[in-house]
Amino acid sequence: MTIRVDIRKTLRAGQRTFQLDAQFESANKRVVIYGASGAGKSQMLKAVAGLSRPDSGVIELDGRRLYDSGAGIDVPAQGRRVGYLFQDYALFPHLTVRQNIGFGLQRGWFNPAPRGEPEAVRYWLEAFGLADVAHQRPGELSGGQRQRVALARAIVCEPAALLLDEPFAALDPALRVRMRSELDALQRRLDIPLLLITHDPEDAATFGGHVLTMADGRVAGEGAR
Ligand SMILES: Nc1ncnc2c1ncn2[C@@H]1O[C@H](COP(=O)(O)OP(=O)(O)OP(=O)(O)O)[C@@H](O)[C@H]1O
Repeated sequence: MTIRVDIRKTLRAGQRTFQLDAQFESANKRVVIYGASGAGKSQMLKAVAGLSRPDSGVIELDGRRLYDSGAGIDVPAQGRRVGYLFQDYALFPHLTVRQNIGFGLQRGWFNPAPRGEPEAVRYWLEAFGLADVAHQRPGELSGGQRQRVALARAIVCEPAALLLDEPFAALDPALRVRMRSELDALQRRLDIPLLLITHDPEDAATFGGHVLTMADGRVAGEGAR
């Protein structure tokens, strides 16, 4: 993956303003952006995903210009070909596991006939050990299963990159260790580029690759501190 981010955005809430002014580039398959809570990591990641529009700047992924304020380019989120894993997974509570995964494939795929299940959904249900719970809803799953469903939903459309917002924060410590190593193995197996934001130094240690630090809205340096 080659990624180049050079964006600015002012966020206002009441009297308070937050200035995002993030610049970095990397050619690594694994990019970890490490920083304290409130550093601006989620805002930066959302801008890359197309879920939040910067005030100005440029975002490039594998040579594709996803956003360029000067040139008037702003590729919609669906067209960016990135898989996004939200901090709280953002699963649809009323949809089953297989419907949640299928949602990543095709918006509006709610009630397919059993035989109409896309091959990719079947594949990821098996690959993530979710086949037995495919008919259950997120509220009926364990934390690790929920995380796998969210990952499967992000991966099912074969994205050019996986964007992960604190992927292990919602898990208890033992599960966090296990899921971290599962994701590590998955990334190696699929060879999918990954941009992960975290405030946990263990994530930076596990995923290595190119580690950058973010503070006060800026990418302040190389390496986790
Ligand atoms: N919609 C918004 N309007 C105004 N300010 C916002 C908005 N969303 C976030 N902020 C502010 O922007 C700053 C950066 O938030 P962001 O969520 O990017 O931090 P973060 O580094 O991801 O933190 P965490 O690790 O806690 O998720 C924070 O000070 C936050 O209060």
